[in-house]
Amino acid sequence: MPHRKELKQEAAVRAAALVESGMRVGLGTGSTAKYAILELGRRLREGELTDIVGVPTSDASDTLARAQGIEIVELGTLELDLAIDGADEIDPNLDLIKGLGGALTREKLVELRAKRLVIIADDAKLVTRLGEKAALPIEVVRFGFESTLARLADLGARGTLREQGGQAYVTDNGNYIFDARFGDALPDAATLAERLKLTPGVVEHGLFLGMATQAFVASSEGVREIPARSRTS
Ligand SMILES: O=C(CO)[C@H](O)[C@H](O)COP(=O)(O)O
Repeated sequence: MPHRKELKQEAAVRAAALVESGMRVGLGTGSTAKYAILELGRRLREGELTDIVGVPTSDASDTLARAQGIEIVELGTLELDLAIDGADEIDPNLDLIKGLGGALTREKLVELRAKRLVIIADDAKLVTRLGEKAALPIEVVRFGFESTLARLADLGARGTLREQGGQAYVTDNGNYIFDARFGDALPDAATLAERLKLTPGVVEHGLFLGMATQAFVASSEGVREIPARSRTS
């Protein structure tokens, strides 16, 4: 039976095969997206691809992509042909929870500018309802974060401020992340997403609704393509 690492790699290679010469590509973050960046590097080195530019969604992906010889440009107002990224949960509509890797804000900014958002994952990420397994990451500004967390508690969020090495985890944007649970699953993801956007102190949340256009999900039976559907945001 293939190891989870190999499954991630298989899904990533399928997504990277969609990239054509001259494309502008959003580069995701995390252990699965890493394989897509490595595969793009391989394709460039072996002459299968030329003239692509990448917009990374984190400092880590920026560093990795540059090391792979991918030309990096700033997002600005660019329209991207394609973005490839992992996810923490994928529901049957291809709605997602993202942000366990801490890059949710830049991921959303980059991926909203992409004509196609291709999600790559192993089958452990599939859920019936969002919030079944993963906490919902919510990026909050550091200033007065205790008050922001109190507002989130009023919305029904229970959870923890993310830590790393005994310290509060700080995102590439200099903010904190609150990993929130709302009972056994999210009651109504669309309404929750709106409420979170209206909460002072919240920078961004990890609900990516109506954004993914396609997913490659790897399991021991191979890679399943969940077909493209029109995006709503
Ligand atoms: O949203 C993300 C980072 O902010 C990642 O895409 C998500 O956490 C999945 O990561 P991995 O591929 O390592 O499981």
